[in-house]
Amino acid sequence: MAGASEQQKFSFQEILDTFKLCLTDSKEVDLQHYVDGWRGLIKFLNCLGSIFGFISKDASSKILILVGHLKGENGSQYATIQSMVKYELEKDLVDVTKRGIHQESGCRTLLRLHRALRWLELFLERLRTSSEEDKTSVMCGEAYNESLSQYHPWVIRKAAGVAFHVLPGRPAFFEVMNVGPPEQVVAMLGEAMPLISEVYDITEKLYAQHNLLDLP
Ligand SMILES: CCCCCCCC/C=C\CCCCCCCC(=O)N[C@@H](COP(=O)(O)O)[C@H](O)/C=C/CCCCCCCCCCCCC
Repeated sequence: MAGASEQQKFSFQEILDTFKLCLTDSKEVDLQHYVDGWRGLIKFLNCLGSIFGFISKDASSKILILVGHLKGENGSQYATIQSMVKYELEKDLVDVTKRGIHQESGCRTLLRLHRALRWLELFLERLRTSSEEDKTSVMCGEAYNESLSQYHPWVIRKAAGVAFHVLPGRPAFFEVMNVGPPEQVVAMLGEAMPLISEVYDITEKLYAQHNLLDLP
């Protein structure tokens, strides 16, 4: 039987495989695979140390909300992000202008992860094109400042900044990704980027069409 540390061992390949499964033939985003992709990313984050615990906790709580919808009595309506949006809007299950009784709507919850996916896209692209001496903390911070930070209050931005500073250097970071030598990591990032970008772009377009990009 595998030991606890072995069970927890992360592999970037798993994330890649999950994001490959995310898009259906009709280019809808499968919610279960989307959630699984985030679960894998959170697993990675947990390997980086307890200082990232507050981030991991927030992302996990959002995953739990989405899993609750997927497993709920109307779970079939949550098969894809498209069907979720249609269902929740038709049934008036989304707080559109101010926080009310639907704080755990799928649309609002997924929007928080969707914004974080933009950070991931920017960070992984920097990682892919980085050189050995580049700092992961700088790449992560720049990606955060260009994306997610605008939605966070000062205290979260500060805490995130402190956490970024203890990120391992590029070689150790690549080790945790558990892919192989740096050239293989770069190649796998090159494979993952278009998939993550496509999932992001499709979701962004859908949310824009329905005016959901600023849900409170
Ligand atoms: C193997 C590939 C390498 C990259 C792996 C990265 C792994 C990242 C895993 C998870 C990313 C974090 C997802 C964070 C979701 C944040 C959602 C959010 O914005 N929540 C805020 C708003 O929520 P509501 O109050 O409106 O419900 C909430 O206030 C945030 C709290 C926590 C702070 C979030 C800081 C985000 C920093 C993102 C960078 C993570 C650093 C990872 C380092 C590799």
